[in-house]
Amino acid sequence: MSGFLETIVAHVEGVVEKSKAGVPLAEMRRRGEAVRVVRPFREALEAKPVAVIAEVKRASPSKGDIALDLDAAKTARLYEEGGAAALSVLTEGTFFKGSLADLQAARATVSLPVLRKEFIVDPYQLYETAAAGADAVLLIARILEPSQLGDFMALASELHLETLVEVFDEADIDKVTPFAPPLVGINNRNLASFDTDTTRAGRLGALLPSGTTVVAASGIKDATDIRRHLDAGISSFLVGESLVRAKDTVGMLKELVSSE
Ligand SMILES: O=P(O)(O)OC[C@@H](O)[C@@H](O)c1c[nH]c2ccccc12
Repeated sequence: MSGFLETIVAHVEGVVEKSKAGVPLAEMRRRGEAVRVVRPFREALEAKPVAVIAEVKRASPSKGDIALDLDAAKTARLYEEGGAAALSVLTEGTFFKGSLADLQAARATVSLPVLRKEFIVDPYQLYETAAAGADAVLLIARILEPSQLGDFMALASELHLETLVEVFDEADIDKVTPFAPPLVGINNRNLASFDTDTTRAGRLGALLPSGTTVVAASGIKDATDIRRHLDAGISSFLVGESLVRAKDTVGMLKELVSSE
């Protein structure tokens, strides 16, 4: 781990300790284990020829403020109207200015499955994710030890949370392969340096076992980007900034999902 990842992981660990002081683990566990109705996430991606996971993103460490006054519920409605297959909501508060309240507001407004986009480093956060009503959660391979990855995937599954396991390079792919994750995101952006290369997911996707649902993430802005990934056999996409910045969000999404 290096650069920004080290900074944010240290920060998030502190946030988790404070959260545990507010709602103790046993109580969060009780809330997370409560029976809840989930929306199938991977299935929603597989159901579309071009599946876009549209992201609610107010800010990022690489781009700074993107849309601080964004209304999560209103944005979610536009994403659904534009034909998104699912939503992603950034919940990290300091660097991305998101929240679990954003996630809950977005999910309550639409019928799409919702991914919690967070830096998960502690099992507590998985109970919290379930308690907040998310359908899926991101696990970033780079910030987890192999044993943690396995444990977190197992716990998520107990909590009826699907996992999107995110990789960036061959070393990450080697790390996750023993756990056979059904849903893998390939980040076109290096989270340590923020360099973005939209040919990366296409190249690395070929290294994953067939049958894996592969999601290309980051830097996707138009039909040309979508087509490049489709040619490489990837048909699911995670798109944030370009949708949040679009003047006509619905029109842009419609264009992305109808790319061939
Ligand atoms: O805004 P973009 O370039 O479309 O990217 C969206 C998404 O891929 C990005 O937010 C992301 C991918 N993996 C992450 C891990 C943590 C935080 C954020 C991310």
